[in-house]
Order: sequence, then structure tokens, then C-alpha cells
Amino acid sequence: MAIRPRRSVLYMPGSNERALEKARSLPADGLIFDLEDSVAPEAKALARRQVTDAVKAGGFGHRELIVRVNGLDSEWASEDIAAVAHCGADAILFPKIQSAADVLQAILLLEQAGAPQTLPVWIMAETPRCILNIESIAGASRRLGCVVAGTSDLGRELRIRDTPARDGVFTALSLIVLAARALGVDAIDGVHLDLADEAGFAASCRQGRDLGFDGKTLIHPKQIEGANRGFAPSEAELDWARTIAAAFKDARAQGKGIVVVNGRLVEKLHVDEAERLIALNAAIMAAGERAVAA
Ligand SMILES: CC(C)(COP(=O)(O)OP(=O)(O)OC[C@H]1O[C@@H](n2cnc3c(N)ncnc32)[C@H](O)[C@@H]1OP(=O)(O)O)[C@@H](O)C(=O)NCCC(=O)NCCSC(=O)C[C@H](O)C(=O)O
Ligand SMILES: [Mg+2]
Repeated sequence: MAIRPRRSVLYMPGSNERALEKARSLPADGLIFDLEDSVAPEAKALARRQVTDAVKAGGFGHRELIVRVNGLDSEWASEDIAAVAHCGADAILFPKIQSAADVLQAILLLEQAGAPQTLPVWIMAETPRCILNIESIAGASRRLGCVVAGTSDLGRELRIRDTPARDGVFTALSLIVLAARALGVDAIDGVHLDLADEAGFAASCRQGRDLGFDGKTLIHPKQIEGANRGFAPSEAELDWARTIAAAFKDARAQGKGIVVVNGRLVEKLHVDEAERLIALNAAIMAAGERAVAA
């Protein structure tokens, strides 16, 4: 299956028309048009209209367009879902998912609203119950396209202290990646709220990447470049990937199933990951070229 880069996924309030416009030129891999927590109750209808108009109008190039609707038990959910079901978004993101039944309910509502059967469903993992049920949630439907960590809501519910190492949500972050990998979908890390803390943001990108996340959700354009860098394969990783892929090809031609490169044992499993990194890099390059051409 083709790899879609999701290094940087930027939230913006659907009520902020300027942000929706600005997003057309920002170098993020994905955009989450939010109808939920960043939109005041009195601005919900405006946000819904602006978001669907913006998605229909297009002009976002290679960027993946995701609309986050309000929670299933909120008074806005059904109108949100009816409005976004066929607006042309690449995925619909459902917040506060607690169980596999919630995922099925979300899909049923989309179907009742006439959404294409192929429209992927993304979920926020942001409640303690969600984390405890994460395997069954992620496996509830093949429509699930991505799991997004909601570390702000989760941290609040867990009553943790906000430490630089994110100790309080560390287990949850690992469980999210485990569940996503088990089901073969992508996982995107939570937001870094302190916009002035560049070092802390870079550290949280490194940590997310080390944990296996495919990218990070962001709250401001100034965070895009760091996430794009942090979640892309580095030059050293790519050099190594190309080296071992070539060495393994030679070894296979000689009938061998393993090879030692620079003193390290290389097996097919290492080459599989190397090839994934090379393909991810190619997809990033291709998107970059399209962005320049757009
Ligand atoms: C945090 C902000 C409110 C700051 O906004 P602002 O004061 O306008 O910032 P700047 O003046 O520095 O903006 C500079 C220019 O960039 C544009 N901009 C700013 N933010 C965005 C954005 N998110 N997307 C697109 N464009 C953006 C401004 O319009 C300026 O443009 P220009 O006019 O050309 O100068 C704001 O950044 C913001 O609203 N951020 C997103 C907040 C949000 O969406 N929150 C909800 C998601 S987080 C969440 O819910 C977490 C999860 O659920 C969990 O539980 O963890
Ligand atoms: Mg949240």
C-alpha cells in the first residue's frame, strides 16, 4: 500500500477563517479542521459551514484534509456528521471514543448521512477508557485509518503532572502505537502546547518518533518544520537503509539469507524497515515536488 506522510498534522479552529485560508500554503502533511474543542458553542454552526465550504473549494494540494467533528454524545454530532459526510474530506476524526461500539456508531452515522463507504474514520485516543480498550477499538473496523493521541484530555482525566518526559502518558502513548501497529494503521502523537518552548517541542518530536509514532499533531504553523524534520528519515538513516538493502540483495543473489554490514547482522526484517523508510522518503519528496508545482 502507498505510504502517506503524516509527519505534521496541524489543527485549526473551524471558526477561524484566516487559519483555514492560510492552511492552503502551509507545509504540513495534514490539516485537521476542528469543529470540537477549539470552537465555542455559539460558533459551531459558523465553523461547520466554513469548514465544509473550504474543503469543497479545495486548493490544499497534497495536504490530507481531516475534519474533527464533535463528540458522539454532544448536541452537535449529528449535524456535524451530516454536513461533513460528503464534503470531500480525506477522513473524519471522532473525539472521545471510548469503545469499539463507539467506532461502529460513528460509522453507522456516516453511512446514514450518505458518506462514501471508503471514507476513512480516524479516532482520538484521549480518555482512560479508550486506552484500556484500545486494541478492540483499533480493530473494530477496517475503515479505521489512524489513531491520534489526545494527550491534553488524557492528561486532564488522569490528573497527571505535565513533565518534560511526559511520564504520565508514556504508557498510553506506547499502547496507542502498539494497537495501531497491530492493526496496520498510522499513529499520530499529541500536541505540545507551549509555543515558546522550542527545545521542549523538539524533544517531544524525538520522543514520539522514538516511540514509533508516524507524526505529531500541531497547534501552530511554527511547529510544522520541526515535526517535518523530526518524523522524516534522517540522511544517516537513509544512507544505512540503502546500504543494507543493496548488501542484502547481493547476499540473496548468493543464496544467503543474512549478511553482516559494518559489523552488524542484517536480516530480511531490517531490510523491510529500510525499504519502508526509503519509500517514506520518496513519498515526502513527491509531495514536496507537488507542493512546489501547485
Ligand atoms: C494558538 C493560536 C490561538 C494562536 O493564534 P494567533 O495568535 O493567531 O497566532 P499567530 O499570530 O502567531 O499566527 C501567525 C499566523 O499563523 C496563522 N495561524 C495561527 N495558528 C494557525 C493554525 N493553527 N492553523 C493555520 N494558521 C494558523 C495566523 O492566522 C497568522 O496568519 P497571518 O494572518 O498570515 O499572520 C492558534 O495558533 C490556534 O488556534 N491554534 C490551534 C488551536 C486548536 O486547534 N486547538 C484544538 C486542537 S488541540 C486539541 O484539541 C488536543 C486534543 O484534543 C487533546 O485532547 O490533546
Ligand atoms: Mg481532546
